Amino acid sequence: MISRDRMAAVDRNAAALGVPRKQLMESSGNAVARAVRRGAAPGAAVAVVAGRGNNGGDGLVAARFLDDYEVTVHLLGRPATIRTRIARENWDALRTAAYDTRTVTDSADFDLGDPDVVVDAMLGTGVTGDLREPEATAARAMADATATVVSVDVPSGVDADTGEAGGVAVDADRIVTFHDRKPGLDGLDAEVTVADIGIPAAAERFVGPGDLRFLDRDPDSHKGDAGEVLVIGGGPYTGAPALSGQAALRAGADLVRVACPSSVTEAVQGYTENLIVRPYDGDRLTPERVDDLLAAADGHDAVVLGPGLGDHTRTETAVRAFLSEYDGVAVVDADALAAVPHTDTDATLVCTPHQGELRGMGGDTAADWRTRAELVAEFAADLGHLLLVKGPYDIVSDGDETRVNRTGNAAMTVGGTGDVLAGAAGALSCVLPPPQAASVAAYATGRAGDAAAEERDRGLLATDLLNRLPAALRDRAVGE
Ligand SMILES: NC(=O)C1=CN([C@@H]2O[C@H](COP(=O)(O)OP(=O)(O)OC[C@H]3O[C@@H](n4cnc5c(N)ncnc54)[C@H](O)[C@@H]3O)[C@@H](O)[C@H]2O)[C@@H](O)CC1
Ligand SMILES: [K+]
Repeated sequence: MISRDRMAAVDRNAAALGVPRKQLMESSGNAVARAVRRGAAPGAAVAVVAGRGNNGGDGLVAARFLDDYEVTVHLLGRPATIRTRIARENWDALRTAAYDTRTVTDSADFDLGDPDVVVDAMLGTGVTGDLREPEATAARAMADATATVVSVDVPSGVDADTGEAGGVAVDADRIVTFHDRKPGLDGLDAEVTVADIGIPAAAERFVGPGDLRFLDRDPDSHKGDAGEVLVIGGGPYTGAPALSGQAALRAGADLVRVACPSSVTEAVQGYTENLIVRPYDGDRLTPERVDDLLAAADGHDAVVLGPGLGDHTRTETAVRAFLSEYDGVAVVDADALAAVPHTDTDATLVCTPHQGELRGMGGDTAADWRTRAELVAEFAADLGHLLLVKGPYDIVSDGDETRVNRTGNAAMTVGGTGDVLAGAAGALSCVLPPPQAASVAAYATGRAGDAAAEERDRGLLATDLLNRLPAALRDRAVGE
């Protein structure tokens, strides 16, 4: 089962893997033509009713695969208003090759004729609201006809996610949907075929640019909408909380506060004036601080717990006390990870161990990434928390769904890149569900590291990633 948003992300990832939409459209149209063939012998009359989006494009391709039928193509609207380049190219191909094509610019002129089969390629996953004209008139004509109605992807007018239809919608006899079932098709009284259109499994498994589309920020948002992050870190290490905090800002958080021992205040403050520092007395985190930290955490959308805390036993006790009371979202990194397997918590955790830390938590690892992915999934299920296990291929799993990230490079083994990743994951956890936040954080941090390595090679520093994060979180869209 795949939602509309996830399908769009997978489609974009497929393009990045070298399988562009136009190729998928060719397979989609071919699959629709095969469904027509199953119900009617060559020579039968087929009416393809095409909208101006990519659903229409699929229908236009289908017409080409039905040369031995008597095919009429109705385009709903003027050709100049076809919305995508690939749909327009397929329309032009039909025109140039002298297919029987008609354009419907006024619903009053729509004449479906008396076909044996109707291909409903008006609207697919792009539908919003009730069918407008001339789609509504065409849908009524399909309902009145005796023809078998084959809907492309989803019956036009039906919401692919919910199955809801406002006003008129097409009542399909058969549906040819692509790649995977759409949740909204379940309650419909139609025969559903899922057609494999050649999307590589890698487009779902590997995090790609399509995953960035979930980040599109509402232009009306105001301060606070993109999240406030509290970094709890510092002690023996001073740079770590500053790196995480800056990464959270660069990954889009509106406000980042760093709670740290007063011994490291100056060091943290020294990195940037954009971080708000909330110091507590002492030189490391101890259990007496936990009540104040819980109160502070309350006002934040996510906490990043761990960077630079060190591994003192009193600190571990404090981390356990914090987690057993906290019930929000926390990215847990570095020395704080050791507490996780022994702590009952209502918090939603994103644990970001490297492979050594994973072993320390009781998990297992393997050199081959496929085996590692299985082991990580099993351990995440046991643990009951989301894991982002860092490595040449990062593995993200909640035990149920497992994603793999391939960005990043060997120069990123330098100290501090993990702090950057944790901070980015914290910021993204404010706006995305944890599995997506972790996947996108790993992808963008690796991508920032790849951009930095182009200039810095093996001399790359964790700080080189920071100002490259914003671009790494943006889809370059064309040309990938
Ligand atoms: N991976 C994918 O996502 C693939 C998608 N393909 C096809 O592309 C379709 C989605 O294409 P699009 O995103 O272009 O969207 P559609 O073709 O479903 O809709 C196109 C346009 O119709 C207009 N519209 C929306 N609601 C309307 C309404 N109520 N009445 C009248 N017009 C309305 C909108 O301007 C919308 O952009 C899928 O359903 C599928 O058929 C396939 O070609 C191949 C792969
Ligand atoms: K359709």
